[in-house]
Amino acid sequence: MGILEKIAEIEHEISRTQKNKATEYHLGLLKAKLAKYRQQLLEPTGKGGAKGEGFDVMKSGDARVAMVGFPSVGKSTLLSSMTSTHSEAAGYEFTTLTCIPGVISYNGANIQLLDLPGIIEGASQGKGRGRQVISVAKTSDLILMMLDAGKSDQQKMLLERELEAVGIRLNKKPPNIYVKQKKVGGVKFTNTVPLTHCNEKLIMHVLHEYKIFNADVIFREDCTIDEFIDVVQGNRVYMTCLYVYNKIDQISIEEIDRLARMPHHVVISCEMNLNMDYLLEKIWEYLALVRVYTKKPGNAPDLGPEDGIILRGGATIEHCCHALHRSIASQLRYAIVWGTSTKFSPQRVGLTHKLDHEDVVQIVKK
Ligand SMILES: Nc1nc2c(ncn2[C@@H]2O[C@H](COP(=O)(O)OP(=O)(O)OP(=O)(O)O)[C@@H](O)[C@H]2O)c(=O)[nH]1
Ligand SMILES: [K+]
Ligand SMILES: [Mg+2]
Repeated sequence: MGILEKIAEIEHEISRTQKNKATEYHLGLLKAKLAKYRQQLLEPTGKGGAKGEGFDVMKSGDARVAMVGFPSVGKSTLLSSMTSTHSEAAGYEFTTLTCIPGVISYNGANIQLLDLPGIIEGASQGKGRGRQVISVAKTSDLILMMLDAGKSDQQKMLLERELEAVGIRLNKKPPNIYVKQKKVGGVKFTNTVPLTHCNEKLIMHVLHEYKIFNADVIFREDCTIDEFIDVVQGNRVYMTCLYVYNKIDQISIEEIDRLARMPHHVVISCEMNLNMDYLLEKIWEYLALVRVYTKKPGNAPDLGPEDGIILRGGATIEHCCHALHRSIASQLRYAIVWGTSTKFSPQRVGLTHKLDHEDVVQIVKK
C-alpha cells in the first residue's frame, strides 16, 4: 500500500471514530501515525522533489512575503498593483505557472513579494505545483493567504488544511512543551500547569508510537495531543499569516464588515484599489520589522526616506552592530539610544538592549 492510501485510511478511521474517553488513546495513536506518514511523503525522494523549475527565486531585501491561494483569486493582480513588477493576470485558472518576485518599498525597507501559481486541494500531496508553492511559502517571513471574498468561507479552511498537512502552523506559538530524549531512565513526565486536554497515559502512548522510551517531558502549558505530536515530530514551521480577502467590490457592505472583523483578516479590492494602504500597514505590522537610525557624535542623524537600518523585531544593539559591520560589536564600549526603547532619552545601553522602531543609535567604541 502506498503512503497516500495509508494516509487516506487513517484519516478515514479518525473521521469515523467517535471522540470520547474510551477512544482517546486510539485517536492519539492514529494522529501520531498520520503525522509520521505525512512526514515521509514530504521527504524529497525521487520525482517531484521540493524544488521545481521557475521556483528558485533568490531571496532579496529585508523580508519576504509569499502569496498563497486558489487560482484566480487575484494574486497576480495584487503583485502588479503593489510593486513595479508586472505579472500576467487573466480570468482563467493557472495563469501564473512560476514564482514571480516583486519589491514593495515601505518605511525604508525593501520587502520581496512573491506571486505564485494557484494551488488546489490535495496540493500538499503533490497535486498541481502545490508542493513547490508550499516549499517557497515556507521560506517566507509572512504568508498572505489570498482569498476570494465572493466565495464561501470553506476556501480558507481548505487552504489551511493543506498548509497544516505539511507542518506549517499559522499564527500560533510553538507549544511550551519540553521533550528531551535520553539513553536510559524511562520517561519522566512533569506538568507545571493543570492539563485539561492530555494526560500522562496518553502522552506515553504517543511516545511509544515514536519508539521513545527514555525522555524528560515537561508540559509548561495546557496543550492538546496534536500540539504534543507537533513537538515530538519536530520540524514544524510556525509562521505568521494575513488572510487577504480580495474582490470586495463584488460583495455587500454587510459581508465586507463581517469578513473585516475576523482576526488576522484584511479586506481589499486590487482592481478598485480599495484598502490597499491598510494592507501595506498590516504587512509591515505582521513582519514586525524595526527601522533604526544611526548617528555620529555631534551630528544629527540622517532621517531621510532611504536612511536607517532595517532589523527584525526584537533586534538588539548587537544586531544593529552586525548590520553596520561585522567587527563593530566586539569594539563596542556602549551605545547611546534616543527613542522609545529606553526609559530616558538619551540613555547608555549595552549589546543586549532591545531596540524599538525609529530609535536613534550612536555607537561608542572602546
Ligand atoms: N472584481 C474583481 N476582480 C478582480 C480583482 N482582482 C483581480 N480580479 C480579477 O480576477 C481574475 C484573476 O486575477 P489574477 O490576478 O490572474 O488571479 P491569480 O490568483 O493570479 O490567478 P492564477 O495565477 O491563475 O492562480 C482576473 O480576471 C482579474 O481581473 C478585484 O479586486 N475585483
Ligand atoms: K488567473
Ligand atoms: Mg496569477
